[in-house]
Amino acid sequence: MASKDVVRLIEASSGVHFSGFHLNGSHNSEVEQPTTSTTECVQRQPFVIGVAGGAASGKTTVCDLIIEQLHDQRVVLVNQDSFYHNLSEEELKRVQDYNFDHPDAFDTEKLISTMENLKDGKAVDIPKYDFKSYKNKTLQSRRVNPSDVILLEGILIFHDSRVREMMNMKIFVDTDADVRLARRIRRDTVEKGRDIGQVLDQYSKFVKPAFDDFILPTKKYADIIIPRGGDNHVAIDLIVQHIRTKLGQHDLCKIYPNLYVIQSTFQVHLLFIGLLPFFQIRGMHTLIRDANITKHDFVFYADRLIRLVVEHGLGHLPFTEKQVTTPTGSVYTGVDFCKRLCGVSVIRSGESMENALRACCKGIKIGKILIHREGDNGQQQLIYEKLPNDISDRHVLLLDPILGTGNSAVEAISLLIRKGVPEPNIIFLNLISAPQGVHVVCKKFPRIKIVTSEIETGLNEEYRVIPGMGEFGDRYFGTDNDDQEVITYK
Ligand SMILES: Nc1ncnc2c1ncn2[C@@H]1O[C@H](COP(=O)(O)OP(=O)(O)O)[C@@H](O)[C@H]1O
Ligand SMILES: Nc1ccn([C@@H]2O[C@H](COP(=O)(O)O)[C@@H](O)[C@H]2O)c(=O)n1
Ligand SMILES: [Mg+2]
Repeated sequence: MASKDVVRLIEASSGVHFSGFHLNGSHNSEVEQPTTSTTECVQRQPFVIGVAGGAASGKTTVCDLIIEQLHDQRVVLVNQDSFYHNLSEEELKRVQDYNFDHPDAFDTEKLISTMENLKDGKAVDIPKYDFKSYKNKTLQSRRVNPSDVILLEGILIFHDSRVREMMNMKIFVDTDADVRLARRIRRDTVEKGRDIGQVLDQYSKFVKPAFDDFILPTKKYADIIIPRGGDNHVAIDLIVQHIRTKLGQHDLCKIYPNLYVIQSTFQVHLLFIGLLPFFQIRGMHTLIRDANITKHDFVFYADRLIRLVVEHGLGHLPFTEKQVTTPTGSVYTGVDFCKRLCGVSVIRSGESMENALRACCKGIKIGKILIHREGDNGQQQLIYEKLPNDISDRHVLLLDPILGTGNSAVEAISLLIRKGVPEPNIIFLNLISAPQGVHVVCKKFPRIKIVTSEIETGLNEEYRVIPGMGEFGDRYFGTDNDDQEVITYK
């Protein structure tokens, strides 16, 4: 499909939905720039995308690519497979006669109630389906939190009109039957440990007829038809752009070239060896954002993430070329790190990042700034500062794990500039950044760098970062009045 057709189709698609980043009632404007006093509510209704297509057409692959490109959004994937009915003993004995490609094979009522809950902003438990035992493992279900975007994928998700009506965008992955069969043979023999004869029998008896009778007829409901599935990068890029527009969000990294979200950087560089680092960072976020994590685990995983952010931040410092002689007598041309640097932590949560900085930069000087927040979004007042005397000659790594409204960051950066630190010499390191804070800081100080590990959905009415991770300083330093205290002396 030509790109123009895709654009036209996606523009025609997508019913009305509410986005959380509309400012002053406007949306889809070019760049929405909040002021320091602006707040926006988080969105009320997620954007639901249905991805249908024949078995092994590439639905999961397309969803993975969309998720990967929407790295700074909360996206969840719901598979129709999770709603397969469990088989009775009798059906299990004669599993070769069971039609897994018929609409009746799915518990559509449960799928609908799950989707309704998710759309209403409730967390849901989705069972994990095991293709080997043909069972839905309710005990091993995964908890899915409400999100900005819900991707619902499966062979028959366009079959029931009630499910279709929940969708803001419908995508059909259109892949040739022979390609689907070839992929299916490989997948079912390699991943599901099935015998090739069994795979071919199932295909001719159920899979192909069900495709013709139930799946292909639903193609007409699609807003977008993607030929070649995951190989169609143009279509996927356009879909992602459209989702961003519908969410009223823009890729902040494209707006502000000095904003670095480390997981996206990782993804680009490590695409060829898979998405492991991306999922590692997501995994650490999943742990530390969980309100029920133990204190030890919170500190442990927060430290790991902080270390990653610090290492990335250091990668943005200037360096000079340096040659050394190796033990083999050869010359190695490398680089020499910038030595004129210091850290500045914003008391108190910024102090949690000092150890990681010290671990990377032996003997580094670390200054402190204490800013008082008057009310949640009120004026910020500088209470205390102790900075190296020669700070104006140094590159400064400003440490604060959370960038919310941007008010504290603006106060801290303004102080550094008053002390003579050139704007380009400031690198602001944080774990999570609300888009509002990014706009505020980047607009006021376009030449500083921000290095963060995730961009948040936004701020709530109380100016708290959403989804956020709560009061970071309290959780990290154990002052959140929770009774999990276990102290071990050695
Ligand atoms: N464009 C592609 N090129 C090669 N193999 C692919 C491509 N897309 C998917 N596959 C492989 O085909 C199989 C089915 O893809 P998947 O995305 O799981 O399809 P579906 O979810 O529609 O069943 C998987 O083993 C996947 O790795
Ligand atoms: N126990 C099962 C359950 C389902 N299938 C087949 O899976 C296909 C749907 O999954 P996709 O990821 O390919 O969309 C469908 O064709 C079922 O026949 C199965 O083989 N065993
Ligand atoms: Mg799949």
